[in-house]
Amino acid sequence: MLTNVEHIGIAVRDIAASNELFGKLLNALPYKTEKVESEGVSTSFFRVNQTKIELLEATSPDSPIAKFIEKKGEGIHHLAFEVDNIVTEMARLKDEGFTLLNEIPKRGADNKLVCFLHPKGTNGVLIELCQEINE
Ligand SMILES: CC[C@H](C(=O)O)C(=O)SCCNC(=O)CCNC(=O)[C@H](O)C(C)(C)COP(=O)(O)OP(=O)(O)OC[C@H]1O[C@@H](n2cnc3c(N)ncnc32)[C@H](O)[C@@H]1OP(=O)(O)O
Ligand SMILES: [Co+2]
Repeated sequence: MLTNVEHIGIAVRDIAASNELFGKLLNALPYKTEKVESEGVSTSFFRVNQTKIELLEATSPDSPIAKFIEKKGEGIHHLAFEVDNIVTEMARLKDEGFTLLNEIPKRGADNKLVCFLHPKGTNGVLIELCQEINE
């Protein structure tokens, strides 16, 4: 079950400058900055009531963010939904014909297990599923 929009991912060239910009826009400081080497990203998270904004900067030229910005420029990169059980949801979505970009949940940022769906099968929107990791 998808329970809510967990975060909106925004690809940026310079996360320090974008932290300042979104800090002014949201009148807030990021509550977390985190590098996810496995994804080739540096992230910062802002909370906007129940929703979050995730800024993403590439840490390497082959990062998905670098490729995205090269092709499309800065902007909304993905929409992340919170799920109660990521394994169940992945199986349901696979049955429904969506293309999973990872067959096994992987460690994401902000203490989550994540899975991505190919945008080709979701009207051009990269979708991320997130389940909170209860340590
Ligand atoms: C996990 C840490 C953090 C978190 O919240 O926990 C994150 O969110 S990390 C976010 C970065 N990681 C990812 O995005 C992983 C999933 N993404 C991928 O596997 C790739 O980026 C993929 C498969 C979406 C595209 O990779 P590919 O090598 O195929 O790049 P292309 O440029 O050839 O793209 C193919 C095709 O897809 C379109 N595309 C690419 N990215 C996006 C996007 N973000 N939204 C919408 N569409 C996208 C691209 O334009 C190409 O379309 P075409 O019509 O062929 O030009
Ligand atoms: Co994300």
